[in-house]
Amino acid sequence: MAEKNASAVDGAIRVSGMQFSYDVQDPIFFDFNLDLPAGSRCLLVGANGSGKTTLLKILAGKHMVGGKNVVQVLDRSAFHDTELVCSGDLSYLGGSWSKTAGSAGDIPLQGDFSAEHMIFGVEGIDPFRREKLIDLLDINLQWRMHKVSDGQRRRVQICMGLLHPFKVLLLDEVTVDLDVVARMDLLEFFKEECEQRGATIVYATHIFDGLETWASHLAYINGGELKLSAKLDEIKDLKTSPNLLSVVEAWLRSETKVEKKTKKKPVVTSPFMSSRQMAYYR
Ligand SMILES: Nc1ncnc2c1ncn2[C@@H]1O[C@H](COP(=O)(O)OP(=O)(O)OP(=O)(O)O)[C@@H](O)[C@H]1O
Repeated sequence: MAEKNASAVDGAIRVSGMQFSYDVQDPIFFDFNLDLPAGSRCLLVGANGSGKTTLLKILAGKHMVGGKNVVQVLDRSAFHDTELVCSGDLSYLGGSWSKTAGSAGDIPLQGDFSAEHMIFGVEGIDPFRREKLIDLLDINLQWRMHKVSDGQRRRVQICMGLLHPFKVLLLDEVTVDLDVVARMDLLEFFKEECEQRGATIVYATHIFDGLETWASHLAYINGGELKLSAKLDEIKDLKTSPNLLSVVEAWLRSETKVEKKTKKKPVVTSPFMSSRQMAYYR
């Protein structure tokens, strides 16, 4: 019997009927569904605050959602099956290496480590893959992590996140500090990983340069609602527009207009607000 072609058949990511809220009264996701096949490179787009980071963190198993079948990555529960992350099958690259220190906000990590110390400190790594990544990201192993630039620190962070041959990779705007050469080389590396190993990538970004030919799928969310999830070559708007940037720009502009039109007065629930009931006590 012919071997099953993982990249063509299997679902790598399945979200069904997900609900999630930071604040009980105001859920971000309500009955949210998403399906992505193995081998896909999906762009996750949406306005600021639409829920991209939250979704990626949920997929990465960082936020608990109820029910083991609701958020499945590689047919396992993203939150409950910790082996997914420990094995390196599921990798999340987001935020930056910093810590939040009270009123000082986010400050870069202060430890004096070399890039070599960090990268070679990870055990069980294929030396060829490690060399390839160091070369690709043009990392100087002598860099001291507390003295490098944001982009240099980011390169080491990305390298660390890619050392294990992931099956599912979640990227949250990590290429933003990279120069154009590093960004294009990295995107090419990601494409190879998907085509050669059937890996799946979800990439949330606001920078669309060069992504028309890179992505295979696109998911667009607005206020936590999935507005569109499709193969890139099946999206009608892309056939009539010069590029992805203008399509996404048009979507976001129209949603801003609709929001302005439909904006209702906020419901104030303060206990100090006067109400009809209170009138009885006056
Ligand atoms: N830790 C948190 N506690 C409470 N609310 C949060 C928290 N993190 C995010 N939110 C809210 O959830 C919503 C979605 O935020 P999220 O960071 O997922 O958006 P995003 O699409 O990634 O935005 P951006 O493009 O600006 O990165 C926002 O309204 C935000 O205020």
